Amino acid sequence: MKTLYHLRLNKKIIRDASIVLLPGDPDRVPKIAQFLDHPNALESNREWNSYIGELQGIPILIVSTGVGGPATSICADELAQIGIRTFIRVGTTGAIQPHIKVGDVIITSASVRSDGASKDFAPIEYPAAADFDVTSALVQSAKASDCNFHVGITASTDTFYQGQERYDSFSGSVPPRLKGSLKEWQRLNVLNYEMESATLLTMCASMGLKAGCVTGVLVNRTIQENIDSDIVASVELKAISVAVNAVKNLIKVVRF
Ligand SMILES: O=P(O)(O)O[C@H]1O[C@H](CO)[C@@H](O)[C@H]1O
Ligand SMILES: O=c1cc[nH]c(=O)[nH]1
Repeated sequence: MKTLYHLRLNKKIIRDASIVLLPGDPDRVPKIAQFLDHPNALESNREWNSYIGELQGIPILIVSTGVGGPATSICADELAQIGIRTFIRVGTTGAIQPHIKVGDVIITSASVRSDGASKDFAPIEYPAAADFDVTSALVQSAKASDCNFHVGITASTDTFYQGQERYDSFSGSVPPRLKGSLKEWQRLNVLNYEMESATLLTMCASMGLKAGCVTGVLVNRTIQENIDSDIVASVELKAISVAVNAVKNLIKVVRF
């Protein structure tokens, strides 16, 4: 049986699971696992940390993607090789619209492809669109929660500072082509910035796999650039709760 080079998983270890929850942060994996029945740690290699558990008797895998498109593409490709067909990113984000508050949850309907990795899967004209069933399940879950949530377009970048037009970096500047980009995405009704969805959604849509993305808002960029570390855990929990309940909704409509 093939064991994956990076993730060190195989079909047997993941108990033929076909759905995965994908946080960026490896430390978020055990936090998500607490919400599953019979959680067990699997492997940890580089940024890819994995756990397995169950919901309603169905095996559910959790694997961290690490930050950004390249690591995400390795993670999602290897998971597809061993039978994963539904991918839900559970992340954190910075909002760029004034009406979105810290602690709100954003469900991505599609992403702006400001990454590099997605270009290795499909030409730039191809949309980084989320799967309808996954997105519907996330929306249903968010509606049933006490979270304030938004559904819309996400800008997905390769860099946290320059690509998201932050000036609190080492150089304190962004290249001329990125100056004013935050304002432009605002004008185009983009809701938020993060760093994995463009790669994940493009690769999954283009290969006939189902993917969606839910993120918790850590900062509103119309107010400040920096993130207050003390709110991260509670914001993460909101995105986790929406994602886990979405899996329960999905189990009713998709055969796993
Ligand atoms: O919290 P995660 O899921 O890692 O998501 C966001 O946080 C990281 C940047 O701090 C990037 O990975 C970005 O997409
Ligand atoms: O502003 C933010 C917050 C979290 N993740 C990002 O990529 N950007």
